[in-house]
Amino acid sequence: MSVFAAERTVAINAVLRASEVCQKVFKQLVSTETITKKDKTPVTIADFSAQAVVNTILYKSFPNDPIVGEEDSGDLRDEPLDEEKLLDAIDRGSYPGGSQGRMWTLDPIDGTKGFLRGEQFAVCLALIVGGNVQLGVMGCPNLPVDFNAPEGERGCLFIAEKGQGAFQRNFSSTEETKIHVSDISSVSEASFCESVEAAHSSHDDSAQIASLLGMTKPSLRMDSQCKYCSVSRGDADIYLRLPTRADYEENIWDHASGSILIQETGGEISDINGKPLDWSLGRTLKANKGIVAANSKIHSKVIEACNKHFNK
Ligand SMILES: Nc1ncnc2c1ncn2[C@@H]1O[C@H](COP(=O)(O)OS(=O)(=O)O)[C@@H](OP(=O)(O)O)[C@H]1O
Ligand SMILES: [Mg+2]
Ligand SMILES: [Mg+2]
Ligand SMILES: [Mg+2]
Repeated sequence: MSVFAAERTVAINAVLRASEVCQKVFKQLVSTETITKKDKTPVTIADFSAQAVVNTILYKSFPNDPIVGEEDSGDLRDEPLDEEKLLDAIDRGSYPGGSQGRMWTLDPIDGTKGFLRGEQFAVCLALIVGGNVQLGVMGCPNLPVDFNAPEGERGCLFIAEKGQGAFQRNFSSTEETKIHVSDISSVSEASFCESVEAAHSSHDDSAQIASLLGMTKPSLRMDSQCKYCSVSRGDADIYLRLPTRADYEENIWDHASGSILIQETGGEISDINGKPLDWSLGRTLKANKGIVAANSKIHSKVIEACNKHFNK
């Protein structure tokens, strides 16, 4: 039985509303409204708006729940936009995270670069309780609803609750379809799903790991946590994120909803050393390096190959 039925409904509504806002902004003003953040990554008015929408909706239903959100209004305060309410809603996402109690984590637009190119991005929201991800909802406005019909309908929602399985719903309908990861057991037949940007996940290393595993299929490359969605419905077999810098710590909002989606579709997820992801340490996964997600039959083989490759 669903333990988080109310949270599920509210999260779906929030993600759908934020996804609509992103689509509207894209059509109207995306090209003129890009700001470069201190860490040199881009952020748009859509990222801020989507965070404000989700935070506002969550606050209405769960006023005591803190939020670990990617954006803060610091980058906006210099802009002509001075709506205190909007800025306050954005800053409701400044919670430092940790192991105690419940919290939401939000990436209002994951894959901002994909969003700017009109390609893949996702609105990602997850509920973490006592350091465990319990619920994940992801909106993917540009993802084809059917991998085999890339020119067909786009826009899908992915929902996963601990112990309840995971579902895809198209933006055009409320019907939910149960999804699962691919069930291949021969890793040489598998394909990777990885970042477009080699700066976020090393393509050289992944090519060498593929060759260690005898894999020959081309990688499916796309921006954002849509990668998790693709693997969770079997479009590709292995989500791979390989560290490019020793000092980079993955953010919890970049992986929380994706991780529960993988687990609830029959997959396993860990870092590249096979270590479980630790959500209890604050805003980042500071105890982990990189990410590997795949069905349980091939996950350990990928970890073995990562070990061999990185410790050679
Ligand atoms: N060096 C480095 N290594 C790993 N990850 C990084 C790095 N720098 C940034 N980021 C985060 O990557 C998020 C986007 O990841 P993607 O998988 O979509 O990357 S890519 O767009 O396909 O290149 C991106 O999320 P968004 O800012 O929400 O788009 C960042 O949080
Ligand atoms: Mg960002
Ligand atoms: Mg992100
Ligand atoms: Mg983001």
